[in-house]
Amino acid sequence: MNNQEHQTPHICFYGAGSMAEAIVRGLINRAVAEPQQIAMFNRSNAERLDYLAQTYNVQVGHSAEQKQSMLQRSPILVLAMKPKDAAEALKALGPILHEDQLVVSVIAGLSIPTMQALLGRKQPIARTMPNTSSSIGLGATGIAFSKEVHTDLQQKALSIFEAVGLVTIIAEEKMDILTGISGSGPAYIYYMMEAMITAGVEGGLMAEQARELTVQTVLGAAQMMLQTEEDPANLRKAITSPNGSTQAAIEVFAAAGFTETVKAAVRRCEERSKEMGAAIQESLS
Ligand SMILES: NC(=O)C1=CN([C@@H]2O[C@H](COP(=O)(O)OP(=O)(O)OC[C@H]3O[C@@H](n4cnc5c(N)ncnc54)[C@H](OP(=O)(O)O)[C@@H]3O)[C@@H](O)[C@H]2O)C=CC1
Ligand SMILES: O=C(O)[C@@H]1CCC=N1
Repeated sequence: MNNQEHQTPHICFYGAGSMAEAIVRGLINRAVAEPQQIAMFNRSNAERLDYLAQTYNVQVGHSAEQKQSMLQRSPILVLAMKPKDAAEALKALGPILHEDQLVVSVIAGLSIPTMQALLGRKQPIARTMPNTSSSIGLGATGIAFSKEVHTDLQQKALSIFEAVGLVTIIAEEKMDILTGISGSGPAYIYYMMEAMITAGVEGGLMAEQARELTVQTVLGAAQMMLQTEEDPANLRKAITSPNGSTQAAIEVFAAAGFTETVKAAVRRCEERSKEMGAAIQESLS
């Protein structure tokens, strides 16, 4: 632990990977939490903890005693490990929690009833699905609460994710489809951007130009939707001159089954999220 050893953390990240870092960076950048009020630990990657302590000045826990103390003293615990590691972590967590500590999960697929069963108690739980754009304050997060989460705790959970972008409260059963849209969605856009940049370079643009033009195009398109509140189909049609170059490109997308492919990818993401949750649930039996 660093020199903030005796400070009681306000929030503890159990798992210190990319999603935890994205939220922490957002919380600090938006001054929602002082770095010393944030505790983070992982399973075994000491180098990673050193990086986080040096970059963000947060508390980090190396030893089993430090980790247990962080978990017991923090009123809010954010579970940020991979789904495959969640069952073991939750089973170990159950006996050391106090009944009023709020557990916030960002784990894909893992349901509130499964978390409560693994903890062995009816803990207040906020199940969330953020995305990595939280690190720059432009995240999009879905959140569902267990019935033990009273209004004050709901507000605390909301304030974490409001600090790093847009938050929407949804019924828990909608969390997997939300994962298919906004949790994984940034990766689909990057995939599209990778292809556009490659096409630009293959067409003769310099790599930096192709990147700059692609980024500005995606940013501008998103801002157009936000600022005009226009239907995306209408915005697309405004660009598509009859028999023009855009129409020619859209016809190539349509012939390759663009809409069906995107819908199938979103559905497969939703299904995979459910599969990951079911795999964790199996560890209960
Ligand atoms: N990445 C994304 O875009 C999004 C991810 N999520 C969800 O966030 C969660 C984390 O994903 P991501 O950040 O990408 O994963 P990473 O692999 O980057 O990080 C996982 C972290 O969990 C730690 N960990 C694993 N087991 C334990 C344990 N028993 N005790 C303490 N720490 C542990 C790992 O530590 P160590 O390295 O030492 O093993 C590591 O720090 C996943 O459940 C995912 O579904 C949700 C939305 C978006
Ligand atoms: O790919 C995953 O499993 C996680 C969930 C949402 C984004 N990344």
